[in-house]
Amino acid sequence: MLECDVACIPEPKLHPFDTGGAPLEIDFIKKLGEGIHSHVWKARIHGKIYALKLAELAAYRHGSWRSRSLSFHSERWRQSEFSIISVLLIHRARLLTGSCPQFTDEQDPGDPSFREMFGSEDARWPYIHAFPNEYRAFARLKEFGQEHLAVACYGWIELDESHYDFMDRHISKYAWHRGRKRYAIVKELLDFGYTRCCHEEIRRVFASLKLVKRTFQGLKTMHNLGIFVGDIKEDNISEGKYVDFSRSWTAPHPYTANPGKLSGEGPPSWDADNLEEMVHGEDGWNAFFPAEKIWDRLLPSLEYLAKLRSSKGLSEGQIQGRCYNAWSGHPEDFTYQKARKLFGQVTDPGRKSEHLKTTEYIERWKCEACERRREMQRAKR
Ligand SMILES: Nc1ncnc2c1ncn2[C@@H]1O[C@H](COP(=O)(O)OP(=O)(O)OP(=O)(O)O)[C@@H](O)[C@H]1O
Repeated sequence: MLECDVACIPEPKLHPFDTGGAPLEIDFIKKLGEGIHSHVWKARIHGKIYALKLAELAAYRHGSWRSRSLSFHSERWRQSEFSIISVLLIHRARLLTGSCPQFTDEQDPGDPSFREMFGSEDARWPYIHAFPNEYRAFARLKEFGQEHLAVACYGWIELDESHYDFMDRHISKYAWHRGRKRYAIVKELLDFGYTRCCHEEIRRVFASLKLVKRTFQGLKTMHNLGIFVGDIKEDNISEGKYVDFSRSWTAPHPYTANPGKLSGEGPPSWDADNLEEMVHGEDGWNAFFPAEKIWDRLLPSLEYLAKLRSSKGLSEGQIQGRCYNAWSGHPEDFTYQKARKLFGQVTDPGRKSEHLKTTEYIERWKCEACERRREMQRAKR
């Protein structure tokens, strides 16, 4: 059975929700919404109201990989995306058959580096699942005092048997398998009627240049911090803050660090591309508010670059290169040293670790916690 244990999630580490030492008490009030990876509930925890994001076990569910990332302009980007799609298709197939998604060596995509990097299914979980993805992104923001870029996060909680009954009753379509650990992220409740894909929302959110700048700068900062957001769209950004990190990858991460198919100009460009589509796309800002093309000045848009005198005569490939270069931060280039220079001291003064190659990183953690538990299970049998 897949080990889904918070102890197996590699650094950066998110703090658990502080209950002040008391047993965890959750009062689920109402469902706020659901996405591909999770259900979000308004909940009272120890007297205070929060948004509780309950992630499902599957990394990606059937039909889920319909993001704007699919509309990359350049062939090169499109190709680098295929290796993710093949991973996701495997998940999809497994979910359709009703089983919890698990990779085996035979079912891995034909990318040997993927198999090399991860020896076991357990080793993959912390990098492909919505819960660890959010956990690591929020932890990195906290590490460098950049929490203000995202919705407030109050840590993670582990759900217990009493919550399982509730979840089984209300969230039956999810894989809430008993016997597995289940976690949730506690977030600030956005109480302004957060809605999906609503043009009024776009207008409201992007109505001021300040917010536009914040959204744009926020993404650049996150890239410098080694966070690739992965799912940028208007309904995942609220008041210039990033709300959803289910699909994020935080360095060191095999997908960003592996010099294989996904490296190079991949992930950060996808974020840029998605952000750009929020503006230039069919449903984007500029389509609705053509008189206010403020985003053109902020984003490394192809259209805008092509209009610049210096860009005349450049091929699309060259323009793409310029577009990409406009993004100073690259998640795969993250090192603690670099990030410290940009953002100051890490909040945990005890931290010593510098940039580690992903393989070293995985080697370091995959063993201990999981091995110990497996040994205990073997001993029990
Ligand atoms: N902090 C919050 N406060 C209020 N409502 C929220 C909050 N976070 C999420 N929601 C609601 O829950 C829905 C699902 O949340 P979220 O987008 O984080 O889930 P997801 O499974 O990662 O989604 P996606 O399909 O975009 O990957 C949102 O569309 C929104 O309606």
